[in-house]
Parts: sequence; C-alpha cells; structure tokens
Amino acid sequence: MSNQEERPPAQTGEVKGRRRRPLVGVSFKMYFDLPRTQSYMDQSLEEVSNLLDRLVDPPQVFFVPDFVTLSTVRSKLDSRVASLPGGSACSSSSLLLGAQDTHHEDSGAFTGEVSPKVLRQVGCDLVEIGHAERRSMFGEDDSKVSLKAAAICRNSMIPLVCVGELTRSEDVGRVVDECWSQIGPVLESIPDDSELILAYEPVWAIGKQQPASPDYVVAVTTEIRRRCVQLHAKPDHLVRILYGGSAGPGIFEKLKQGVDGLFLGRFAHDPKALAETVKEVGRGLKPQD
Ligand SMILES: O=C[C@H](O)COP(=O)(O)O
Repeated sequence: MSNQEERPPAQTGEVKGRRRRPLVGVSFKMYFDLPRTQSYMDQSLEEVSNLLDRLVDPPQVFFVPDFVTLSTVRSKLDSRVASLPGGSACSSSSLLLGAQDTHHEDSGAFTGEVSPKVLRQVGCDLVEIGHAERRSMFGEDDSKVSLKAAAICRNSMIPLVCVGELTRSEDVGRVVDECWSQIGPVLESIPDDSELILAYEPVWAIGKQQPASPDYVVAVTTEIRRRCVQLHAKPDHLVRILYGGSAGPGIFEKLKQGVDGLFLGRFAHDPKALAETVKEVGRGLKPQD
C-alpha cells in the first residue's frame, strides 16, 4: 500500500470491542542516522514478530522515526507483515507507524513543514504532538497542539499527545491540573468518537536514569483517566494512556493499574530491550511457551 486512498482509517485500538488494547511505542527522536534506523528496524521486527504470537495479550507496537525515514520504515513494516502467515498476531494492525510532528493545515505556503495529509499518504497511523522537547525548544503550545490534534483526526490518524508537569510535586491534584490544561483543549478540538492516545511524560523524568515512581504515575494517570471519562464524557475505550520518561524493561508491571502501555526512548535503543518490554506489556508468554 502506498497512498491514502488504499489505506483504511487508522484504528489502533479495538474500538468495536470497547477494549483498550495494550500498546508499546518507541520514538527515535533525532538519535538515529539512516543506517541505524534501517538496522534497528530489521532487528526489532525480527525480535517482535517472533514474539507477538507467543504472548498472552499481544500489544500493538509503534515506531516513530524522523520524517525522512518514514517511508523506509513503512516499507519494512509492510514487508514483515507480508512475510508472515495469515492469522499471525503480528499483522498490519499490530505494527504501527507514527510521525514526530505535523503541521495543522493540509497544504499551503508553510516552508519546511510537513502536511498531515502527506503523513497519512505515506502510511502513518498516528502522529506524536506536544512532546516536552517540542514545547520547550520549538514553541509548541497548547493551542497549536489542539489544532494539530484536529488535523490528525481529520486525516484519519490517531493523535498521540504528550503531556506532563514541569516539576515533581507531592500534590497529585496540582500535577493533574497542569496536565489537564494540556489535555482539555485537545479533547475539545477532536471529534467525540475519535481515538486518543495520551503519553503521560513528566518533564522532570525525561532523559534520566530512572522513571518516575510507580505510585506517582498510577495516581496521576488514574486521575487523568477519571477526568477524561467523567468530566469530559470521553468514552473510556477511546483513550489509551501510556507512560514515558526513562521507561524501559521492568517497569510495566508496577504501572499497569494506571496505564495501557509504555512510550519508550533511549531504553529501547537495544531491540532486545524493546522486545522485553513488549513481552511485559503483553502479559508474558502463554503457558505452553
Ligand atoms: O519520547 C519519549 C520520551 O521522551 C522518553 O524518552 P527517554 O525514555 O529517553 O527519557
């Protein structure tokens, strides 16, 4: 598949079954050059495609490379799926492609920007917006994030919206208020029946050696979910919440009461670490394995 007309709208969760499917993703940020992206994808797909069929609850796995390598990664995802037998848990709905940003208009005089329409045409399923690095270094504010979220939905993709507080606080209500100031405008800007993925990434926990503590993450994400469903009346099955911020193997078990999966950075640069995390989010190997 190579163009928008041939691709059905991205539907990353199991919306019809009203079940929130577990989800694991990795952003390459600007860490990888072209050969590294290619070798990382080859190794990761080898690891992950051998694993998904053996898991109790196979998660969806998404990759977020830079703009230039989106088509390369798309081709690798498609080739891997095509090489597997029908009925494999490793299918086109379980290996997803994301972009790291988008413009909010589909076309126009916006030199250097990338259109959400083109992102869909090259085969993106989701688009990351509002990452802390883009908020702090590139002026991405809540109003731009909302416009981008609407554009992503309009182009049949899923917004992956990064939110998080700048500094750690013992006051969960204060932390969630700060996150809610980022989430509320997004919920207002997208259709009620659109899927949304929230990546809760406390800014103070990004790029560190350790993630935020499990109790902290579960308290914040539980309250974020409550507000989405009760304050905004967003259907529960349409919002998945991931944790990101120095996440890696060994933490999902402690966070699973609050999150549907993880959004990884550096600690997925080793494809085996990505596979280990996929295994944990997928509730481990089936008994016969
Ligand atoms: O997009 C990913 C997050 O910012 C986490 O990155 P990190 O795990 O390298 O801190």
